[in-house]
Amino acid sequence: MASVFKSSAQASMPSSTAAAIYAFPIPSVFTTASNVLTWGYTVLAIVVALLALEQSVYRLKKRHLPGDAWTIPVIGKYADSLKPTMEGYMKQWNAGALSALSVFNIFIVMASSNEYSRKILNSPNHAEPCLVYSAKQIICPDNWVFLTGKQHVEYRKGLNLLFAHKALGYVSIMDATTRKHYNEWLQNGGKAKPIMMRIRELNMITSLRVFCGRHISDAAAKEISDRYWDITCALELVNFPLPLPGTKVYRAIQCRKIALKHLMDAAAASKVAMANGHEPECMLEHWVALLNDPSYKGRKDFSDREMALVVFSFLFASQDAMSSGLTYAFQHLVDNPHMLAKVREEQARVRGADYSAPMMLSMLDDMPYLRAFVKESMRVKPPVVMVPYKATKAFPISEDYTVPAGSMVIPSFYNSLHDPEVFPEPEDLQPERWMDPESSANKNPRNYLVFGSGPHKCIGLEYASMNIELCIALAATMMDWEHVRTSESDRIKIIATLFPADDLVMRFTPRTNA
Ligand code: HEM
Repeated sequence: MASVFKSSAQASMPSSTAAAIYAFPIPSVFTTASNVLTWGYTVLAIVVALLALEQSVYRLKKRHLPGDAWTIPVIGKYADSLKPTMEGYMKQWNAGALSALSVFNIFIVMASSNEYSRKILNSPNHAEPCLVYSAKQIICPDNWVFLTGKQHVEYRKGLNLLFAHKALGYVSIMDATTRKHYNEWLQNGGKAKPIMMRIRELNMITSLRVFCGRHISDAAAKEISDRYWDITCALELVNFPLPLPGTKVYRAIQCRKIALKHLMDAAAASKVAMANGHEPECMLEHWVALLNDPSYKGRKDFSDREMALVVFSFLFASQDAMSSGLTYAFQHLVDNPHMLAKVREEQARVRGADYSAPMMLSMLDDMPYLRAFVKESMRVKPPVVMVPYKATKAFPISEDYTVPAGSMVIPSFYNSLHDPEVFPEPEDLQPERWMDPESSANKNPRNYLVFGSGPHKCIGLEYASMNIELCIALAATMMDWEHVRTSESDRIKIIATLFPADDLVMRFTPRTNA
């Protein structure tokens, strides 16, 4: 080591200085020690300067915004982001309508008011969505969800048609899949079980059947469903940068490869089925039929892979959020028996005595109480509490603050959805607030940010709401419910979206609707 220091110091010195030093017979041990000291001081000075610079840059960007006066060197609030809690989030949201923090030197502006959150979502010239770093590795960089600006608007126009209300004729597929699952749930002899993972499986299989219909086998659907948890677990803010075997991102990529293979096969089979004159049933078939329609003016050349990537983006965007929405819908309803009774009354009115008859879209359209309940349940516990965006240029978000270019800027939805001016007694579940057209909730639709706002607003919101409603309607009529409350029932855990910390322990028994 010493010789390395010595020779490098000599090599870098002008020859005249080196000659002067060699004029003094300094013992080599002193030369080495002083060189080490010099290097040590130099390194220390650089580190101190960098840390001071880090703090200055943070304070310069933060200006007067609320938030820690100093950032923790290098990691910032990384520890908080590893194990996020609602309490931690609330503290940040309640610090101010705009507040600042830093994670690994990424400067972040958090918006918590309705005005600023909506401004971010509706300013495509200044900010665009920026998913966590691992998302690109998992859902492939060429996935349409990474398009921005005009390209995004154009691409999305074609996909919107797949979710138009009248196009959502998939209710019979959803009905059959959900009944099959509930019958399996009822096979366990009335034992109480945590249902969060069961709900995840139900959602995944339903979505795969809606998207791919008969073109995906039971075994393939089960394989995707079983492995999908690996993707959810890889959605942390910061992951190990290389997707090496054993890392979360590696496992997530393996799951995506399997899913993409099955989805490409389904896309190819849908094209064949449509070419053979079959009536379209699932979303992929409807899409192919649309592309084949001579009156369709949009782009038509979608490869199997591109279609598979689009379907995968729907799974990716829906699985966690829809599972959270449905889990809390169960919890809210079982904890409010008078609401469950109203849901059942409405089912009896709309479906008559025959609960074995498949649900139809027209029936779902005639269930205002259920619709209001599901909407209110997601207001009280929004599945997605915030979406990360990135300022693509300096973004003058308020009169006295401009978000620096390159910063992350995060619209959060919770405060908007719990604004007491718009939602009196905001923590209370009150489905009725959505049933009165004159209520402040209905008069302020801009506050309902559960599905976002602006050009990236959730494309699947109708489908998601409808599916949760259908699952609740069938569960209310097929089963009697009991909530086995635990000390963790009311605590929220955050795994990409919100869930009850005990995974919601429930007991279901067959219901006789005599
Ligand atoms: C309860 C369930 C759901 C919730 C709470 C939810 C919420 C959201 C939110 C907050 C966004 C971001 C909006 C923005 O940036 O303004 C989003 C985007 C998106 N969602 Fe959903 N979502 C749900 C279900 C679904 C479903 C079922 C699908 C598809 C079948 C879906 C597909 C998408 C896609 C593709 C985007 C990105 C849209 C774009 O960038 O243009 N979501 N969702």
